[in-house]
Amino acid sequence: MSTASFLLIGPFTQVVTMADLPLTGPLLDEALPIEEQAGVLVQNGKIVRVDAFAYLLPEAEANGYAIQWIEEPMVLLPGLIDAHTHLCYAGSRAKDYALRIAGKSYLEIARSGGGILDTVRKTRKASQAELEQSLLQRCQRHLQEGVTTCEVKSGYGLNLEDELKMLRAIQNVSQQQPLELVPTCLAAHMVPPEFEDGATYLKHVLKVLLPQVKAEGLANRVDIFIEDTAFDEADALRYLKDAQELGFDITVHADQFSTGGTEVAAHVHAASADHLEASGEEEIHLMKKAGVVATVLPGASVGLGMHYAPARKMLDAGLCVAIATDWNPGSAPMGDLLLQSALLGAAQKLTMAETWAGITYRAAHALRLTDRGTLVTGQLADMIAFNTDDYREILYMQGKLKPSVVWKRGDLIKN
Ligand SMILES: N=CN[C@@H](CCC(=O)O)C(=O)O
Repeated sequence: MSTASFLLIGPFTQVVTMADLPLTGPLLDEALPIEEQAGVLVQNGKIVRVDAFAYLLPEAEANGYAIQWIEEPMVLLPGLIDAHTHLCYAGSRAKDYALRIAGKSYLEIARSGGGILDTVRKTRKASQAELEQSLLQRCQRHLQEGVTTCEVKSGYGLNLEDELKMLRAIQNVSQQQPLELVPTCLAAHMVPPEFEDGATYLKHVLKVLLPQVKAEGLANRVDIFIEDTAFDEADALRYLKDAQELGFDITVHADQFSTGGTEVAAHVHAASADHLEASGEEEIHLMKKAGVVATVLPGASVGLGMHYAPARKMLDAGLCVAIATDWNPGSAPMGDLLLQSALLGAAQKLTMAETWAGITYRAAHALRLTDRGTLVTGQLADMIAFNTDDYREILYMQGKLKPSVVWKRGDLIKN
């Protein structure tokens, strides 16, 4: 093995490794594992060791390892993981936003043929190349803001051709640039205008689209929006069980405006139930019993001017809580994970440790990824460094302090 491929990065004032913390329940800031004046030894995109820089340096010098010197006070954390987005879309819904702040609700706009179906019309018209171009730009922004892994859903095609176009665009963009995209098939976002009822459309998706998605290796995850304006619980349950039979992991848009979705998610032991603004004690209990990750989406609450999901209660009840942007053109166009997490933390009284867990290793768990989210031996060297000497400054600045250095699999992406 060539020693030349070893890279020592440091010294960092603090390395917040997120090592050995529990997957579920409350976390105190005192529990955060922080290495001071530390360095990170990297090889082949993975972390070999995190240790005192003073110990690592002589080894690096003796063996001729490359050294990336960090000249200023910096705090290092795992790269952020955004576990729920609709980043692939065409067009804007600024018009919906204007209607909403003038008093119309999200569901009223959806019922009158706007909302998601408006983006469906625009996305169907866009070519795959156009979708790739706008997705690429959003990926670049996410990377600059410290997101190194990002889930992306289809769901604005709602037919074979356009759902495949979206998923192929997501796959291509994932291969073209450093931000790793985790694709999810959300053909069950709405009933498309060509179909009269949800059940018939879902049967069609199961028969025609999902086998093709599997055959092309375009996604391993299936999602469904359970809500009055989308799909009901009974149809969703049948669909998700059949999708599981086809080998897909499951995630669910649940309890955004009304309850019912978490019951379905618990029934199929979904990897995660996402949104959860309407969830109460019963729903929290169901998720806990079934081991479903609760992914909360503060960006949708901000975008729609509504209350946050009860993240504090969820943590106190022993859930694994992940936090994601929901970046989409309708309910959550902002897409700033750090800012939104800081706002959620302030409103829901989350400790800084709970917020960081929700956008690092607990978000990885929501996506069933085991190779990222902490800075420990063997994990991907996905890392972000902030120009400060105290990790608490970052959430305190509520999103205004962005990472100044970003590494993806050990490669320097932003400096
Ligand atoms: N609620 C359903 N889906 C998206 C919104 C998509 C849209 O409005 O375009 C969400 O997660 O918030």
